[in-house]
Amino acid sequence: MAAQILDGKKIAEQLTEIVKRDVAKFEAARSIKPGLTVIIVGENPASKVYVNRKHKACEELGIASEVVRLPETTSEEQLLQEIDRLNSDNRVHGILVQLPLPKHINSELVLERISPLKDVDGFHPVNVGNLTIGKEGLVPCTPYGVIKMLEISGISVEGKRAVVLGRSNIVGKPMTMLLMSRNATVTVCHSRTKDLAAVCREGDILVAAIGKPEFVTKDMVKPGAIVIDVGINRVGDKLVGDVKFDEVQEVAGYITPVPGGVGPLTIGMLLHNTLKAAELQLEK
Ligand SMILES: Nc1nc(=O)c2c([nH]1)NC[C@@H]1CN(c3ccc(C(=O)N[C@@H](CCC(=O)O)C(=O)O)cc3)C=[N+]21
Repeated sequence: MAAQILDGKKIAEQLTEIVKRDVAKFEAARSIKPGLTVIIVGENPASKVYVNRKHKACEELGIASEVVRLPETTSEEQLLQEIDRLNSDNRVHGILVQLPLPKHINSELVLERISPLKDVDGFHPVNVGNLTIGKEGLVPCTPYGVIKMLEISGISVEGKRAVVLGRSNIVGKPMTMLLMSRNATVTVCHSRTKDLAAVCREGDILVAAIGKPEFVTKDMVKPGAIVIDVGINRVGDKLVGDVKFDEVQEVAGYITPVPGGVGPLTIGMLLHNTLKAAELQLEK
């Protein structure tokens, strides 16, 4: 039996409808339009495509969107000044600095400069802490998108054994927190895990976020498991995930494709976070 495919594009459309309605409600009640500013430094072609996609999604939802394009040669100090300016601009509710940044800029310093209330990526240590202790805050878009995808598809994680493959700050760690808070039993494994295949095979849910093209093979998947592929790897001119889709879909119960899986949900959650940020700022 082949796996059921979780269609990220379709599910993202449902999410977009929900966020669109929430934005309209907010605007009617507050007479304020939520605003997102994306800063992009340099000329990474993949980043440009992604930033344009976000911009379009904002326009569709009634979110004011601005893109600040800075040259590759921008100094760290100039970038920090730009963030300070946006932090104190009350029309800007969300700030996102597109990663990766040029090598001469310290990303950690930059991400920590963004006001935690405007940090729509959820990367600021204050938001990381809030997620860890279960306090309301801004949650990283990609793992949050995975949770929304499961929710909208009617798949419960409660009581299930979830295996997160990868321990990054952007996906693996926040994914672990989100699954744990929803009562899954979570195992985190990574490149140094012994008997990695056996550990992965324990997962009723397997989230692949290791950043290695087609790393997860069918022997690593429990029959009937829910396989979520967070990987976005460019191989030649093709986009492939962290899962060897063709063979894993033979054993999985559900599987997300790449492209058309988790990616579209990530953008949906960014828009949700922009609205959430606007709400948080009005509370203060
Ligand atoms: N500060 C920051 N925040 C980010 O969230 C961030 C970032 N920097 N830098 C780059 C990565 C990458 N990322 C993607 C999100 C959605 C898709 C997406 O929508 N993918 C579609 C289309 C892919 C395609 O065709 O190119 C899909 O998977 O179907 C891709 C990539 C967010 N990132």
